[in-house]
Amino acid sequence: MKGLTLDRLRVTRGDTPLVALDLTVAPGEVVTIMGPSGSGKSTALAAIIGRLGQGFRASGRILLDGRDVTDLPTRARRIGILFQDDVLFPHLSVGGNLGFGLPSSVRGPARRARIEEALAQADLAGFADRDPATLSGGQRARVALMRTLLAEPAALLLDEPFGRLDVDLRAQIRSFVLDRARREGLPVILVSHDPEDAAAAGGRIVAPRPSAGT
Ligand SMILES: Nc1ncnc2c1ncn2[C@@H]1O[C@H](COP(=O)(O)OP(=O)(O)OP(=O)(O)O)[C@@H](O)[C@H]1O
Repeated sequence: MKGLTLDRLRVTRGDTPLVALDLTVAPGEVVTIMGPSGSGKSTALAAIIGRLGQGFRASGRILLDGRDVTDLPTRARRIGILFQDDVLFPHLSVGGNLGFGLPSSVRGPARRARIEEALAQADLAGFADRDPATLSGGQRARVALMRTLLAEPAALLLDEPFGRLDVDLRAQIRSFVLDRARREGLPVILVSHDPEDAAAAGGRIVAPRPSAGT
């Protein structure tokens, strides 16, 4: 089946249940996981990418386009994730940062071409040699997204990626990210505690576990 399936995904810490999710996110669909602080939203995403910290226990299966990725290491899962504090590497140019997302099999002129293409798509043509410190918050957010997409993920997770932006920019970046993901036909899970994000995503809204409320 196409899309991202969480098949009885459960995460506990000690005796505390944190995550209970059963859902399939179709290609191009956005599902929002909403809940108060500490309700397990980030834990759910950590489980999906295979980066749970010590003391957490997970069960269930994670399927991506029918592939069971549950036991694969993070990179091999091909799940892209964008965080609120997604910082660009300060010692690399904007182009260098984007190159970091590209598979190492893309070499030479093809590499440069892919980076230029990504910059153009993010309305940042000509920015390849810029120092990330000279970019605006919105420009940095777009570079971070393109870096994630250049890795050609089969699904995209968004962990409150718009949190730090001011209201106008927030709406603008949110639609840029969501439009882009829809156009690429990626299943998307958006984590947020902001009903406005959920409304803008326009899809299903779920809690990290049934009792965690929305
Ligand atoms: N490393 C850790 N050690 C101990 N407890 C942790 C750790 N990480 C998370 N927790 C606990 O697990 C629970 C879920 O945390 P999580 O970060 O998933 O919540 P969240 O819904 O993403 O919160 P927020 O909206 O504040 O980011 C919380 O009770 C938190 O205190």
